[in-house]
Amino acid sequence: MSNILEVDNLTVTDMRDQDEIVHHISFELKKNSCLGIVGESGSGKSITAKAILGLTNPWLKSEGTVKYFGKNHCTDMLKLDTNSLRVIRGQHICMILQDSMSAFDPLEPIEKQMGETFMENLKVSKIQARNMAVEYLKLMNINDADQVMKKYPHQLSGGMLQRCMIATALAMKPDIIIADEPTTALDSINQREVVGEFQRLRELTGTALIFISHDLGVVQHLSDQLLVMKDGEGVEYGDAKTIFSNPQHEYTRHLIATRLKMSQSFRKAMKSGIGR
Ligand SMILES: Nc1ncnc2c1ncn2[C@@H]1O[C@H](COP(=O)(O)OP(=O)(O)OP(=O)(O)O)[C@@H](O)[C@H]1O
Repeated sequence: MSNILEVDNLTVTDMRDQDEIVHHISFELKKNSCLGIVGESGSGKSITAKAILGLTNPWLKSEGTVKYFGKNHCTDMLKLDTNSLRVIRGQHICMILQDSMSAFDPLEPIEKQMGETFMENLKVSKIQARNMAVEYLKLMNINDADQVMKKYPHQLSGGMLQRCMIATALAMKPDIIIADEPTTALDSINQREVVGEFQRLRELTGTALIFISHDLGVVQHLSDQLLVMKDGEGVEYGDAKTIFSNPQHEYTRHLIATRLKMSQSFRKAMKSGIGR
């Protein structure tokens, strides 16, 4: 399978004090595959994801290359201007953030926000956009989608908002979804459902996934490839199954020993098939 993204030697520096936050990270994302990125808090996972999409603060400088292989063209994301980046972010590479509240405008109901995203990026009519919103919310197991869509963000729980955000991204059928801690606000049963949706989406559309998480159980379940980060460095990278069964780096061994235990409830839910 060919690559949809190639990150080579990505370095992110805080220009205010010349502090290098991400050091020479390289990885590839194959079409229709999932790359998991794991590492403790502050290891640079989010900054790496944001750098790929040009979403870092202006004082952060990204260097290296981030090649995105779209239909019939290859683009270095780090060389694009703001408008071109916005088009790619709207239509081809979607990011799902850990803080779902910040992804929505507090002053507009969910229906309007999802609808406008679809109308703007997919050029569909208002009615089509509304139908899409209902369809994808239902796909995320929100059965009272009509009611949920009428609500303002503050009227919904973090978990429900997270599902609205994921539904919006799924509906765009992008080439790549970068999901940064997308299941953090969910309990283990809902995590199972959301993880199932990601899998289904990949099967249906071939969307590739970069899945960033503290939760090694979720990552182990989803990932084909794995990147382990520590202090802004990639300490281990390769086939996920191989790394989980035979970690080479001491830090990976430590993560697997300590973090996998913490995801036992998720693994139990996956095994029992609750919520299916
Ligand atoms: N906007 C910013 N400006 C400067 N430094 C930042 C900025 N955001 C994060 N950092 C620093 O970059 C490093 C990596 O942060 P990052 O958020 O990427 O870690 P992470 O692995 O995603 O952590 P978490 O799992 O808690 O989200 C940290 O030392 C952090 O303090």
